[in-house]
Amino acid sequence: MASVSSTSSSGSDDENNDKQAASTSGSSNPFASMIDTDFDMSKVPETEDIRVEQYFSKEELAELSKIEMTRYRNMKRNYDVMRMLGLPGKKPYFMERNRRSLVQPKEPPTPPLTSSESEEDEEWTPELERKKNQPPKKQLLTTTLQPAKQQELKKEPVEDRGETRKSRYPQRNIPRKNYKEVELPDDDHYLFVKDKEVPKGEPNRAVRTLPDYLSVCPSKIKGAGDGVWLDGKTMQKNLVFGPYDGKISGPEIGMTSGYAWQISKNDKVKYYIDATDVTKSSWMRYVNCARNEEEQNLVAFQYYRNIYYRTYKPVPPGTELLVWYGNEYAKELGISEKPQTKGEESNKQKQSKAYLISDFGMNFKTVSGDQPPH
Ligand SMILES: C[S@@+](CC[C@H](N)C(=O)[O-])C[C@H]1O[C@@H](n2cnc3c(N)ncnc32)[C@H](O)[C@@H]1O
Repeated sequence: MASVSSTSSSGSDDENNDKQAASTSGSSNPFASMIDTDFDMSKVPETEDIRVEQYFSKEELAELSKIEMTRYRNMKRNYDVMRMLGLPGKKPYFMERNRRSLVQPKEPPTPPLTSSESEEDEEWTPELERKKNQPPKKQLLTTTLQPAKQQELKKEPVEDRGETRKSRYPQRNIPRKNYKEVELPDDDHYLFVKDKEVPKGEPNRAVRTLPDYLSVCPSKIKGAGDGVWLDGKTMQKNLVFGPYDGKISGPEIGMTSGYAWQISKNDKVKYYIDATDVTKSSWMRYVNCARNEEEQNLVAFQYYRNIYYRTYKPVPPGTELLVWYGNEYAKELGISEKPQTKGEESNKQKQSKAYLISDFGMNFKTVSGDQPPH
């Protein structure tokens, strides 16, 4: 079991050894044997019991072959499973409300919020804060992780998916209007790594949610406290971790805790997910801020109302996981943005891919964190 250690880590500062990463990442998936088999499939109806007729007009139904119907049922079934697992999943295009001839429009999917407390399910508003009648909490730190700022780094145009992306925020690219469905290639897989399941409120929950091949040890960054390190073998790119677990908070806590990500919608901050409390948060709270783009190996992104981290390049063993908190927060940590070089530019382009919401298609697989990668 991974734990907070007071001894120094065996990790090397030379963690960006791409050669090593390339030689060990290979084409075979080191997580293949870790696909979660615990999920109770009995809860999922069989394909033939899935109803999709409601998404089609009479004319369309008359045109559909049996094979096509089965395909649509399968798509809906996959999507339902994703929802049941609490994973972000792209709604199949035929279920989209703006689709022509749609018989029964549906709301876009909303994955569950990370907090288990029902009152926290409400969006934060000043009124709600007043209702809670809580005295302002003592400010512990003067900084905030602000993903909105992080996204200022990623202003490059994203892949053309049939729409103009004017927004810096991934959540505003959610396919509601003018969305043009693009089928993802089959090999464009993202693996969602499950946290260890630990009930909220348990002592030291954050560390106990670590997958076995990650550990919390002192950071390589002087004065940064603890950080998250990769043991075992190289971690491939496109592993998705999350959601960032914590307490939904207003600005008093969100702007000061040092463990809060901002959740925005339509350019407005809705609330913050604050991971200060180790009994309610997950290991992701320990991930430190990269000091430059080169040592960054995770990108953070908002998907609906949650924050996820994704490996955007292979991560060699003995590497500290580092994400970018955002320009503003980085500045407060004494990290100045490095001037762009040609190499960094291509690096940035890779990062910007993390903000393509439609990356998350039906190709999501779930892997458990129970075993180290092999
Ligand atoms: C989300 S926490 C990360 C985990 C933290 N290191 C710990 O031990 O709990 C953010 C805090 O870690 C520290 N930190 C993270 N990245 C840093 C960096 N690059 N340089 C200095 N301090 C950093 C700062 O104190 C910051 O407020």
